[in-house]
Amino acid sequence: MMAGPINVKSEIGKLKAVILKRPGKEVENITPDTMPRLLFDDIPYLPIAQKEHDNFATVLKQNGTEVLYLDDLAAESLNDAAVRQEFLQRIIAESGFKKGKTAEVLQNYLNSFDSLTMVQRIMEGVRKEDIQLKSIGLKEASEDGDYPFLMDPMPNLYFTRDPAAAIGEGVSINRMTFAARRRESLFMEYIIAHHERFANQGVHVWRNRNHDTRIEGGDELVLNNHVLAIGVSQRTSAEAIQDIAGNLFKNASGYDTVVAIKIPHNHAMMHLDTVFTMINYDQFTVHPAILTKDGQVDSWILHPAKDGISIEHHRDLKQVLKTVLDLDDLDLIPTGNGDPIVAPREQWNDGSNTLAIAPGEVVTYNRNYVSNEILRKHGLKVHEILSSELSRGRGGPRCMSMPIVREDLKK
Ligand SMILES: NC(=O)NCCC[C@H](N)C(=O)O
Repeated sequence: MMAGPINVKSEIGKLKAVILKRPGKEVENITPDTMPRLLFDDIPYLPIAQKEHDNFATVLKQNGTEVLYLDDLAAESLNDAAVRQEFLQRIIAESGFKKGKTAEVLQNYLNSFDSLTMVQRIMEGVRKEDIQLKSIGLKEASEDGDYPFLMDPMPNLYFTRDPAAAIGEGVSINRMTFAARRRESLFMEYIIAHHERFANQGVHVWRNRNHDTRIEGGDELVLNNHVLAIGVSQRTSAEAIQDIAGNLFKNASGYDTVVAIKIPHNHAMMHLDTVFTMINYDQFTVHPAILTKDGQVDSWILHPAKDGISIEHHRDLKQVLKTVLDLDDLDLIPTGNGDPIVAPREQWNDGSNTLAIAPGEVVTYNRNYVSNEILRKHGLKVHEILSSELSRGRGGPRCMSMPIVREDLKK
């Protein structure tokens, strides 16, 4: 059977198609004042960040992956004039201008561009000086007069993993935690609904973005064709996990098991995939700081039950994974070889955030040389990519990619 436009039934099946976003001007629209709010720890040097990102895309292409870009897909979703206007209205409203003169002027300004330029202008941010606004409303006048942006830049877009996640033959389109990233998932909503590659092709939306409870793709790990792991984290709430589990269980998704894993709520470990990834049938990276000395972490296994969902509490991560994946043994590979200095240093620059492109074959940042060495010692094939500037946004190869097609695993 031909795979549909979305087919992700594992974390490790050969990666056939992926959505990336090349960092653009939005990254240069970060300032020291806005850095914390925009979820950056420093300002990347854009030309180098772009070179590094192009190196990432080249490695994927050389290994047989089709690379699609978010801005191209978003622009191609807006061919219909009515859809384009509706999208513009919604993104402007979500940027704080539901109606009124400013909303109108922004709409006219953005409408003056072709769709790709328009999408890129939205992503980069729109400054007050960009538009001809003769009189401003009380809202804008009473807010910070010195703040240059009407529509904020979206510098986190190059982490395409988070606003949406492919699960089986469908997607979750995510309600993001922080305002800095909340608009990002609107692009994916339009791509899935209106791009010819996805629209009317039977792509399920397991959960849409119209929720108060929060979930982000960095927490959503597809362990196989019926088991997911989802982080209970700074970015993903327990309520959202229970909600998406319920939808998957009742909608013939193929998924009957969700393992919710509780991780610390902090900036270095904001998603499960910053501390734990699956890289082979029986191999995982894990940052030692999420486990007690004897390998314990709070986790819950959710299954469909007659009266809804059954929830079992467990503590032993290795045992939980062996049970749900039906394995006799598995290899948990510690970030930075578990060294008390190297592990947190390399995790900070995404040493645990490994992207599998085939079983036992991964893409990692070159700066995490201790973690890379230990992966090789454990038999993994490691493709290193350049990482000086990309890593300043606190995300690695898994965060920077949204797989949409992986080959199904044979076993
Ligand atoms: N999956 C991931 O862990 N993505 C990294 C996101 C980094 C971004 N600066 C954020 O804080 O959301």
